[in-house]
Amino acid sequence: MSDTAISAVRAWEALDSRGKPTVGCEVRLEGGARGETTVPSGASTGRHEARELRDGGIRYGGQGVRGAVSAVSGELFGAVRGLDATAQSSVDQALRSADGTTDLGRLGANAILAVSVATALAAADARGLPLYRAVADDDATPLLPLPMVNIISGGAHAGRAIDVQDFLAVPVGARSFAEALEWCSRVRAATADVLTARGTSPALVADEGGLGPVLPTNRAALDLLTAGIERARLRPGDDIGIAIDVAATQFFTGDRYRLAAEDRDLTAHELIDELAGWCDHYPIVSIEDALAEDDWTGWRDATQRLAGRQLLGDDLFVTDLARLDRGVRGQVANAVLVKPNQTGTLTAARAVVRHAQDNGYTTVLSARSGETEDNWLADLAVGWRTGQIKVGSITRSERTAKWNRLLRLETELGEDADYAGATALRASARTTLDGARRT
Ligand SMILES: O=C(O)[C@@H](CO)OP(=O)(O)O
Ligand SMILES: [Mg+2]
Repeated sequence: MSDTAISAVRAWEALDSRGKPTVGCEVRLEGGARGETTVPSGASTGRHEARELRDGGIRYGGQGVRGAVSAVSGELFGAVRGLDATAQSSVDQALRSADGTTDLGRLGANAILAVSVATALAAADARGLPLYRAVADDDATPLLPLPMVNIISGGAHAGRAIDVQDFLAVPVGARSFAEALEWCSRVRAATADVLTARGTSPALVADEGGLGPVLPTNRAALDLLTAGIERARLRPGDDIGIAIDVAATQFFTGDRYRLAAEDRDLTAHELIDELAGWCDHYPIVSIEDALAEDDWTGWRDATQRLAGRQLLGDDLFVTDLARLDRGVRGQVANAVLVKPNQTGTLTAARAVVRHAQDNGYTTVLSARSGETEDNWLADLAVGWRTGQIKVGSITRSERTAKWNRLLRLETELGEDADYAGATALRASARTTLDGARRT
């Protein structure tokens, strides 16, 4: 047996940042190297995502997560025992075959991702490499990503106080990752100050640590964020752009998009008009899930009408190669959100990043709303050169675990790493910033 052969896989129930059950896992190799992870879980999940075993994510110790945990230490261990951990794609293929379903719903995508990630960490440990180096192509320069940081939350993460799920700061003018993060931290604090000055308590904090104020309209949230940027003495558009995750699947009723907070029911065409109106008035650089997950026609229209912005598919693509390829062929969207747990293995997530990069789609590596204190996502962003990363707010330790890892890597790597900065967005998105104006 070689030193990098998998010798043991253990699993246990753990908690995610919402206090809901998830899977913890350790992979050990013959030579003594090891890797350990606790996997994340989403709330605004797409219908086409790989399937977790979670009992609907409600009961700690329920059969769902228990089933996933026993799958890890039973069938999945059996499938990867003795395999070389440094051959990630063979390990991932064995995991997928052991499950045997396309959506990984028999043993659970959470069980499979846990083994996949812990294997990558164990392999890196065995090779004496940091994870970002172990997952990178041989000649690739590490790339620190442009962060997008959640400031205001609505939708499924904040009791649906507003319809749009995420309002994020994108520090397009920052010259380093550290400066980018510092600016976002200032925007977060200043936005909370604006609420306090208005007499609205900012104390309500959403699932990802974003502010969850009750506001009358989605535009009011864009106004609030813009006011926060200015109060932080930064320039909306030049220093900080705005990204939104509309998460439109969440309020699509079958034929209409229902903006409940505003009591309006819109057709896809009308929703695109609404978004175009926002783009005229606010420095919006990126729009995620502008339309619902299966509204390919609406998405195609949006891609044409909102051209120039990063149009990011999350529920639309669900980190699935075939769905991304359909988008590429049909000229739908121009960017993909990559969440490893939507697809179940690191190999599959990596293939999506490559296909996007080969076809001029930008890539944003993303955490989930139910996160853990792990920081491997930061290493994947750097090693895979995704260019952008989204991990929620800048408060709460399950988020700062990723930011802090990136801060450390930037300091450690110095000149040996690139910083993506605004170039991670399409050049055309950058130009729209100059034309953006406020009411
Ligand atoms: O929709 C999203 O992009 C994510 C993160 O904000 O949320 P969830 O993990 O709930 O899908
Ligand atoms: Mg999303």
